[in-house]
Amino acid sequence: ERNTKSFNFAAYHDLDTIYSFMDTLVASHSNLISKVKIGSTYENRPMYVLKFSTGGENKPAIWIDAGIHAREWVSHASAVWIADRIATDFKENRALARNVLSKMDIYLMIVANPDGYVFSHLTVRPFHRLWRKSRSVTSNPNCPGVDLNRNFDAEFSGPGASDDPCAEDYRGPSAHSEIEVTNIADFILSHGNFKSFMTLHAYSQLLMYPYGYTGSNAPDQPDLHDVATQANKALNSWHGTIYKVGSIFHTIEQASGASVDWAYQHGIKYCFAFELRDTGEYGFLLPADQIVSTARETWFALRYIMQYVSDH
Ligand SMILES: O=C(CO)C[C@@H](Cc1ccccc1)C(=O)O
Ligand SMILES: [Zn+2]
Repeated sequence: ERNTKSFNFAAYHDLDTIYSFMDTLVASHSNLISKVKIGSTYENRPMYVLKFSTGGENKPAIWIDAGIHAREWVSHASAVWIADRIATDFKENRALARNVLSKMDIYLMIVANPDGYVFSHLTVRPFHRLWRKSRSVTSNPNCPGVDLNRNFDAEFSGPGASDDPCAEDYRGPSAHSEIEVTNIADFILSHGNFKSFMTLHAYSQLLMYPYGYTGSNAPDQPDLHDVATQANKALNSWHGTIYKVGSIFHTIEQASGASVDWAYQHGIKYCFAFELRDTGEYGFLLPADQIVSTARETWFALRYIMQYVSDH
């Protein structure tokens, strides 16, 4: 279709449908959006980032990814809605366009773990709607897959990850052993001008910042806490959804090898991780009729953070 007006944002879609949505969005906003292939997955699927740019060379940039964990479907669905919202706000010359996009580029990765996402959509045996990890072969033939959010070179193999391939938080044999992780890390390092790194997960309703690997405060903890608190106010103002704010370690759990800690340790100050709806009533199986309201409230938190980053 010519544009995304007929796209059903209030439904979960498979990988092919998300990828064709991306192409439609790029085609109908070619002055702003381009699709960048940053590499391929273990099973040789392309990994795409949507680049939102008003031009210029290597402008300071903001990274947002979703779906590093396959089963967290509301994160991919929210990223789809957010991609369309950025395009619409720009087209209608709203604040975001004039402020953020005049000074910065936005890179949005809707599906950070394509192989896992496809596997979680299988409707025949061995269907695995609750699959979390990648789909790479491990040392245990019965237990494929690495937790990509434990494979980054940030206190890799420290407490908060497992060396058991059958564990949900299996970190992999070595830091950046997973091609999906090297694709993301290499892209960010070669770009070299990211000011913010944000990652969408589900569920628990949390807005978090580094560190995950330790309970010690990050050097920028006061700033990060303030920004997260204000962003949370923006989020809450739409549908009254209550999030908790804090460091990953103190809010959800100790986690080593996480993307957010890696980005922060590589000089990106404004690093945040979102745990979207809900708090356990439906969990990973959040009904599709909550996608749009989840995406909208998340958008207002992200927009606040992007505005803040572009002003500081
Ligand atoms: O997937 C999770 C369920 O969404 C929780 C996340 C919590 C987390 C998020 C960001 C960085 C480190 C840990 C995880 O274990 O990686
Ligand atoms: Zn997750």
